[in-house]
Amino acid sequence: MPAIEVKHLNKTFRIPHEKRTTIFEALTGVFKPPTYETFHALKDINFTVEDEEALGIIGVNGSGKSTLLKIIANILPPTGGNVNINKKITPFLELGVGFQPDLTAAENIKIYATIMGMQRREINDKLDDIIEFAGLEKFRDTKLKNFSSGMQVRLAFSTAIQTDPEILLMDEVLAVGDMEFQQKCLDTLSQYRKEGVTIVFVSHDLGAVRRFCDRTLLLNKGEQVVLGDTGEVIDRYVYGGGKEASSPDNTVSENESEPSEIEETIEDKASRWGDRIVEITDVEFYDKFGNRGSRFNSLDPMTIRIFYHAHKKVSDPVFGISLYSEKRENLFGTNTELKNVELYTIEGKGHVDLMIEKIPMIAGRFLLTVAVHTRDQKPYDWHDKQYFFDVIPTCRNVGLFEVPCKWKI
Ligand SMILES: Nc1ncnc2c1ncn2[C@@H]1O[C@H](COP(=O)(O)OP(=O)(O)OP(=O)(O)O)[C@@H](O)[C@H]1O
Repeated sequence: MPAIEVKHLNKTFRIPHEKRTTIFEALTGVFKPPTYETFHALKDINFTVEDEEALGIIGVNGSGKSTLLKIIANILPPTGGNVNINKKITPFLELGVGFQPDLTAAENIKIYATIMGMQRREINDKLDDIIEFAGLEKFRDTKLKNFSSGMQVRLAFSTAIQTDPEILLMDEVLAVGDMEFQQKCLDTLSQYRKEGVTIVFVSHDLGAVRRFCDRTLLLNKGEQVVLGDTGEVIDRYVYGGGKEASSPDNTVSENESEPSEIEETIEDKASRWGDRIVEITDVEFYDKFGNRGSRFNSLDPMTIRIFYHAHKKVSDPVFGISLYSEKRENLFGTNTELKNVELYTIEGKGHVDLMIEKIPMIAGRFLLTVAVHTRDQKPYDWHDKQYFFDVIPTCRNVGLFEVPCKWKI
């Protein structure tokens, strides 16, 4: 039996149309019934989470992730459809709700742990561990009103993890705290995974989603875009394009000019998707002197130039790349939207450059996916791992990447 079943889930919010801000408006409007607008936050969402599975939920701001998690946690009622939960659920949502500002950290932990279902003795035994995990030893007897919001969430998270969850719902907790605390949260998540806890994990941190989640659900404007293998969803739908990618074809467009030497030699002519309203016509690599090539020194600058042809006026296109090792492990991905670069409107032929300040890879062959898509992740043109370049070592370190570091003795 799956741990969670979500069937035909819908959620609408009623948003009041007019706001009476003056006394006159309030008096004259008193007999007018208020009008509402209906906002569809979730539209026909269907999925199951299997026992011991970790499911990621991703999507841009406002796509409905938190609303979905709150309905699963029974904090919000659905407007339509239903959710079946077949195990004990522990939501790490709205962490710290119920904290009392005039009580100390230790006192708040006791109350909060009681709300989370822990026994008094268990709480007393674990109190020191909770405070230590939160890194708040010095603030044990400080009143909560003197805590920053980050400190409060750390305290709530540290308390909440002491419970014994079977299903864990986590909403963006990793955005809280410093690097060290985030690492502790990730370690806790790994531990839960090992113990077979079923996890639903909402995050903007795609690296963490990739590490922890077997499958991932992508939402957009309240709709379920795709649910599938995490790597596939992130590579193909976030960096690469979308599902309405039409039928995949393995051909290279007819009007594409002579294939570059890089394309020519690549053995695996991988997939290409998209309606090609904006077409990627070529990809070229340049070294620090502006020479085109396919072999680069490690730690040198490099530019990836993507040539396109927009067959009509297109607003807000997003260009993206994904880098892979020769073994096809995804190493890095980015796009113009993630880097807050607006292209506004494009038409006709042009190019965009991705400038790499220092190639961090030490040595080897690297594959590249290049894509152009809409902000809604519908692909115009997606070239999956169709390009490659080689990196030549310039240092004596070993491994895949140069990590900036120093020895101190
Ligand atoms: N109580 C509410 N009343 C009206 N609209 C709401 C309410 N809660 C959420 N919404 C709207 O529903 C949409 C989805 O919100 P939600 O918080 O679920 O998105 P999200 O994907 O979690 O976003 P983010 O990544 O920014 O947290 C948003 O447009 C939001 O404004």
